[in-house]
Amino acid sequence: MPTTLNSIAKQGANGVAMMPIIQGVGRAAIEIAAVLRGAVFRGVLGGAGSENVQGEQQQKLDVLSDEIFLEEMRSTGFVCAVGSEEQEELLVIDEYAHADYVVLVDPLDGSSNLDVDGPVGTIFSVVRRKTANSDYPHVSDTLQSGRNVIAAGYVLYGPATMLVCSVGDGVHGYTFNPSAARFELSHANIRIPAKGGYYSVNEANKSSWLDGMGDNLDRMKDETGLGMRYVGAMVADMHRTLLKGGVFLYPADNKNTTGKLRLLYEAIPMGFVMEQAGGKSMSNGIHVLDIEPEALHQRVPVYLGAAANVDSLLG
Ligand SMILES: O=P(O)(O)OC[C@H]1O[C@](O)(COP(=O)(O)O)[C@@H](O)[C@@H]1O
Ligand SMILES: [Mg+2]
Ligand SMILES: [Mg+2]
Repeated sequence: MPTTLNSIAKQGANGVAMMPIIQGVGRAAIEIAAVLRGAVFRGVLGGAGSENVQGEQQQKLDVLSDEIFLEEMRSTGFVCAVGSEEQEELLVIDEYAHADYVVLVDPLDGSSNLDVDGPVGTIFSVVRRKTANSDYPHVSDTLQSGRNVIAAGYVLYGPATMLVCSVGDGVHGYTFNPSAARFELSHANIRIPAKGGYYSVNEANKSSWLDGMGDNLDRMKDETGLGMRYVGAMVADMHRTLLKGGVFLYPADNKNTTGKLRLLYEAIPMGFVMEQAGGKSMSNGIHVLDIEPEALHQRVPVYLGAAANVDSLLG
């Protein structure tokens, strides 16, 4: 009998509490994967004609994925609010405003890959609200460091749909089995290889990187001899780094002077997963998980991977 997503309940102290939310993420993933597969026929590829709070053009699929994810979080009954990359304000789930948990989400990561049928993903994390359950949830409930994350993970919509997550007791990967219409445990206890793998970065930006990162990268390449792979969707680049080893980075540059990747929707959840898999996640001279967030849509430089490679890059 294959182990299904319910086995999350057996993992560590937070498994039982996180089960309904992770199951909700699984349902959202199945729906989003179906929408992605049929997108060209339903006319939902292309721009939505709107901008998100970050001033980026929203794709129709960004908007649809956001709606699907929010509905599935609502249906769990355990989530009082969702902070989404696609929403300017924190979305409070009125009927469950007293619930314990806040979820942060990048509903569709790597959406520039959509037009070329490239891989995309969903990234999420869960924290316990800071304010009392009798209070209406507030944005301050979301501004918590990665040390307070209870569960985090990502879905990769590739040749197969995979949900990789951690409830603070290691990292486990579940692959959607279309014949059984459910996620089944396929990658138990993922650990990032200490050696080997690839470096993964948009090297075209190298001349505009800040903090001397171009020289650092050259030194790391000399020291490690790693080859390069880059998809341009953080979920896909993170997944390969996790399974094959190496390092993923998105430094600050002249255009994105504080970094491009979102602290709450991308850096913290991926940092949590990377550290749970035995790797290291750094930002500006600080562990990603130690950053105290100041704003919902804050951006930071990100360096994730096997500890020796991250140290070689930043050392
Ligand atoms: O195209 P670039 O500048 O290399 O940026 C790629 C990065 O931007 C992102 O696409 C941003 O994610 P969104 O698609 O969710 O905005 C990351 O997935 C990826 O790591
Ligand atoms: Mg993203
Ligand atoms: Mg996105």
